[in-house]
Amino acid sequence: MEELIYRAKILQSALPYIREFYGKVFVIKYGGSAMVEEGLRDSFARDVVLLSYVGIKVVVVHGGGPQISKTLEKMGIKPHFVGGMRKTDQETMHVVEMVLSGDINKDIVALINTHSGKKVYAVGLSGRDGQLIKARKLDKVRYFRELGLEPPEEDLGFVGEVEEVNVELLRTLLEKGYIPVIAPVGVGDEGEAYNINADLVACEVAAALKAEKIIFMTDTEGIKDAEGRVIPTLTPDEAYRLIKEGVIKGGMLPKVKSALRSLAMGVRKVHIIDGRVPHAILLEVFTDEGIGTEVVSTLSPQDTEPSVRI
Ligand SMILES: Nc1ncnc2c1ncn2[C@@H]1O[C@H](COP(=O)(O)OP(=O)(O)O)[C@@H](O)[C@H]1O
Ligand SMILES: CC(=O)N[C@@H](CCC(=O)OP(=O)(O)O)C(=O)O
Repeated sequence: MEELIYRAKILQSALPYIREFYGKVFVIKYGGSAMVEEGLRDSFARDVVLLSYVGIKVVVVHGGGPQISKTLEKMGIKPHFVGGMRKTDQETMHVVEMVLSGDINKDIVALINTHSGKKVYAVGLSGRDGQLIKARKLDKVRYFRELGLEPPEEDLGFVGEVEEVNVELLRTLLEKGYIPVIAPVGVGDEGEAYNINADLVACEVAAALKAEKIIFMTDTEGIKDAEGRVIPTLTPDEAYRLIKEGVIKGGMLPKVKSALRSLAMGVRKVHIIDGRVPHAILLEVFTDEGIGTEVVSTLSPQDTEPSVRI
C-alpha cells in the first residue's frame, strides 16, 4: 500500500507543471549523439508521447551527425567540420538527405508511433515537405562573427540557414494533435537541398511557434567550463567568453548560438541536457531542479512576450 501511495504522490507532483504547460509548445532537439542505444531511443519516444498526452504540443527536430559521418566513411569520404558545421559538397548533400530524411526521420516516427496509442501520431517531415523550411546558403561571415569568431576562408558548400519556416503547417498539425518530427534539410529557391545544422532549425522552429521551451538533448551532461564542470546557468556574457577562450567549441557552438538566438526571439526557456540519461526530458520538465545547463537571457521575463498556447 505504501508503495502505491508513493507512486500516486509522484504522479500528483507533476500537476503544477502540467497545468503550467498545457497547450504550450516544446521543441525538442534530438541530437544524433544522443541516439546511442535502443533502450534510450525507446525511452525518448515514450517520454515524447507522455508529454503529448498531458497536453503539451511537442515538435521534434532531429540531428544525425554521427550517423551521416559513419555512412560517408563507409563510402570512403572523410567528414570535415568547420566550427561545428559539416562542409557539404554535392555528394555529401546526397548522403545527408538520405540519412536524415530517409533513415533517421522514419525511424523516429516509427518508434514514437509504436507507443502512441490511438490519439497521438508522429508525422515525419523534411524541410522540403510543404516548403516547411525555406533555406539559403549560410552567411558564414555573419554566422562566425556573431559568435565572436573569425570566419573560415574555405567555402562550406551546401550548408544552409533557415530563411522561413512554414509555421501554418506546423500549427495545423499541432492543433490536430500530431507530433511533427523534422529532418533538418532545407529547400532553396531552385528546389536545391541545403544541409542545415539541426540546432539552427530547432531554434527557428521554436521562435516561429513562440515556443515555451526548447530542449537540446545531446551526449554531454551540459555545457562545461574550462575545468570540465557543468555550468547550471549560462548567461550570454559567459557564453561569449567561453567561446573566445575555446572552451565552448565544435558541436557545442551551433547549440549555444541557437540557444541565445531562441531567447532573443522570445522563446521562454532553453535547456541543454544529457540524452544518455534515461527519461532526461521528464527530469527536466517535471522537476524544479531540472538537469544540465539552462541558458538564460539578460532580458527579464516581463520584457519578453508570453509563449503561445495551441
Ligand atoms: N564547453 C563544452 N561543454 C560540453 N560539450 C562541449 C563543449 N565544447 C564542445 N563540446 C562538444 O559538443 C558535443 C555536442 O555536440 P554534437 O556532437 O554536435 O552533439 P549533437 O549530435 O547532440 O548535436 C559534446 O559531445 C562535446 O564534445
Ligand atoms: C551543416 C551541418 O553541420 N549539418 C549537420 C546536420 C545534422 C545535425 O545537425 O546533427 P547533430 O544534431 O547530430 O549534430 C551535419 O551534417 O552533421
